[in-house]
Amino acid sequence: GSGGGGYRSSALAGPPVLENSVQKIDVNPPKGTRDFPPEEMRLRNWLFHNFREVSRLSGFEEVDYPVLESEALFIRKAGEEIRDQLYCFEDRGNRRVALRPELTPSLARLVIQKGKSLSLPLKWFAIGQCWRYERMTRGRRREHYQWNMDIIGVPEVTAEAELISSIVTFFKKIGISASDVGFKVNSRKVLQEILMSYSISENLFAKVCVIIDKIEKIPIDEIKKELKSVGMPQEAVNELLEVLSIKSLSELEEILGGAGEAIAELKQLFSLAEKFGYSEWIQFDASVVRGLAYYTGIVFEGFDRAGKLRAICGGGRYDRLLSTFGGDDLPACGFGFGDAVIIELLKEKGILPELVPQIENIVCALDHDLQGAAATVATMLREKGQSVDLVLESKPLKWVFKRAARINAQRLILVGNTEWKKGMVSVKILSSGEQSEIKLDELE
Ligand SMILES: Nc1ccc(Br)nc1
Repeated sequence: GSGGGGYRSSALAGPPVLENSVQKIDVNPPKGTRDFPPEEMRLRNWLFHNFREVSRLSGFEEVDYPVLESEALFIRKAGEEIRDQLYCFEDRGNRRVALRPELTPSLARLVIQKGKSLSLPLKWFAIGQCWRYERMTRGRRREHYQWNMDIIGVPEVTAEAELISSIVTFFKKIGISASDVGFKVNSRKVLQEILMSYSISENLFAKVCVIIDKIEKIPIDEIKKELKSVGMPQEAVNELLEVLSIKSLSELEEILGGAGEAIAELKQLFSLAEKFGYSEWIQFDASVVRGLAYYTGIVFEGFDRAGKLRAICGGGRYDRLLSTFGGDDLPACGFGFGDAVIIELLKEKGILPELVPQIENIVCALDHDLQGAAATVATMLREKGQSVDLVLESKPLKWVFKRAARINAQRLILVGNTEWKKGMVSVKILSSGEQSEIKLDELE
């Protein structure tokens, strides 16, 4: 065989080494990605179960899309970070493809594909893994799972109010209250009205929003520089930054006048919040614009009131996304909720759920020649819908008890010769230690 890699250097002949054996591979997952061994998978399943339960309560239907999409779906020219970090490549058919960084463009693609056959409004939800390729200098993850809920075909802010209600329901379900988190709510129409008053062209709108979204991440001078570099006149920059510091709807109304859509929508949303019963969860914040280019109206983000974490979730209205893919526009709004910050929040609050493996029975043959009998018992219980961990090789009882404890089994069922001859098995309830012999056909 070839020299090098994997061959033993010692002169003594060891056991035959497989031809072409490889160097020990790196058993860690690729940079920025995670494995989900059982304990982590229980937590992930718990989280996703709550995502699905809330979506069900709100009457949303689950959808999914390929994790791999045409790169074209995500090519936007508004300077977004999500674009700069696109996990894109050329496949073996020389197609430009990308691992999706978000789910909304896929939703738009499917809605256009389905076209007139869809009866509106659509209420769809998805939980999907999303990717970014970030230089590992920042050591951040390259994948996360995102829960999305979207409403297509409803132009009124009742749709946004419904989405926020779903997220509030989710937070309450996992033990998070309005004293832990809140939602900052704004409308991009405020910005749009300002740009229009300076007769600044529409296509600057998305770029300006993406720049404003960085307002708490980079120095204000950098923000001003970037705004000027995309073509905003100085006085527009000044008024815009003024507006971002407005603290209340009434103050905003004074500046903008009561005629614009922005004020009307925000007022309606806050009044609906009252009726939904989540007023204490939301606040107006003129500085929130979110960083995705396609939002056109109401935007919102969930934040932790302790101010220790990044945004928990975010969303808004995107009435023009479909036409950017050549489809007919439909009113649309939705949100994304990642699987990372929420877990950090639960850890901070000390309310991570304690999730243990659940199994009802562990079944063990006391002699090797009763292995078949044990298999029969296991099958019978499984056919009754009971979970069974069947011991698959001869093991000392001590080992069986230890395993029973580790997998948190409720019952230990021992198949022994004397009992089996009488058509019985020995059953031990592990919580109480109570032991009894039970006829097989009475076991349930
Ligand atoms: N868009 C995106 C994708 C993956 C991660 Br991790 N964060 C953001």
